[in-house]
Amino acid sequence: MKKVLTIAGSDSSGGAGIQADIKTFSAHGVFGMSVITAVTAQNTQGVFAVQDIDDDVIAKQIDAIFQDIEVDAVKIGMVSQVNTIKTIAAKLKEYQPQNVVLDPVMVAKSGFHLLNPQAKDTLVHTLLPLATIVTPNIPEAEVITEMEIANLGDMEEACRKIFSLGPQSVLVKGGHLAASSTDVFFDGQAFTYLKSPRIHTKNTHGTGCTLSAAIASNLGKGDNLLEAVKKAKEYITVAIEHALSIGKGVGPTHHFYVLYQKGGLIDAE
Ligand SMILES: Nc1ncnc2c1ncn2[C@@H]1O[C@H](COP(=O)(O)OP(=O)(O)O)[C@@H](O)[C@H]1O
Ligand SMILES: Cc1ncc(COP(=O)(O)O)c(N)n1
Repeated sequence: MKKVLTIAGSDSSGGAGIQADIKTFSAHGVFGMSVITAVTAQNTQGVFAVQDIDDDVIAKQIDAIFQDIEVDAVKIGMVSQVNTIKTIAAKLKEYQPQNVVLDPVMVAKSGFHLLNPQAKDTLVHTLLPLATIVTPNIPEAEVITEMEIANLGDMEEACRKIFSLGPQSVLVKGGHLAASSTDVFFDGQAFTYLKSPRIHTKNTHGTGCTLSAAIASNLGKGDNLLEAVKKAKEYITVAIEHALSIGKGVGPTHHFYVLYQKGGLIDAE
C-alpha cells in the first residue's frame, strides 16, 4: 500500500485540514499519516482559536515518520509561523521525499488568517521551491504574485510568475471565479485547463485541502503530474456535488470510497 503524509493543521469540525486530508487518502486507497502543525477550534461558521505546535514537536513528528516508514508523497497545508515553515523546509531537504504538494493556505473561507501575514515571504522563498506542485487559490495567487487575477489569462500569467519562484509545476485554482470553476495547470511547458461545471452550493469548506490531498494520493500511487491533477479535479467535483449540509455555515465536502472503474465513479458507501 502506498503511504502518504499530510503536514497541516487540525480542523475540529472535520471538514478541512488534517481531517479532510486523511479522509481523502482513505478514499484513494492510500495509507494516511499526519504531522500536526496547529490545532484550530473551528466549525462551519468560523475559526475561534489556534494553538501552534512547537517547532521541535513538528520536527520530531516528521523524524518519527521518515526514520521508520517510506513516504510516497507529502502534502503540506496550514503552516502559520516563520519557524514552522523553516523547520519543515529543513526536514524536506533532509529526507528528500519524491512528491511534495504544497497548498499555500493563507486565509480560511470565514476570513480568519491561518498564515501569519509576516510568514508569507518565508513560505514563498523556502517552501515553494521545494514543491513538486503548488496549488494556490486566486486570492493566494494574488498575494504571491502581487497582481490582480480576474480571468483565465490572468491565471496563466500568475502560473508563469509562481513557476519562476521554483516549484516544478503550478495549479491556480478557479473556485473563486464567478462564472466557472476552471483550474489552470502549468508545468513550465504547457498550460492545461481543468474544467468542471460550477456547482451551486454553499458547502465548500475544505475544497482546497481535499484537492491537494487527492493530488498527493495520485502522485503517491505513481501517476504523472497531469494525470494526478486531472483525477483530483474529478474527485473534488464529485465531493462538492455531494457536499454535506452539516452545521449552520459552510458545510464540508463528501468523501466517497471511490472506485475508478470503466470511466465511472462507484460509491461503495
Ligand atoms: N462551486 C464550485 N463548483 C465546482 N468546483 C468548485 C467550486 N468551488 C470550488 N471548486 C473547485 O474546488 C477546488 C478548490 O478550489 P478553491 O475553492 O479555489 O480552493 P480553496 O479551498 O483553497 O479556496 C478547485 O478545483 C475548484 O475549481
Ligand atoms: C486547519 C485548516 N486548514 C486549512 C483550512 C482551509 O480550508 P478552506 O479554505 O477550504 O476553509 C482550514 N479552514 N483549516
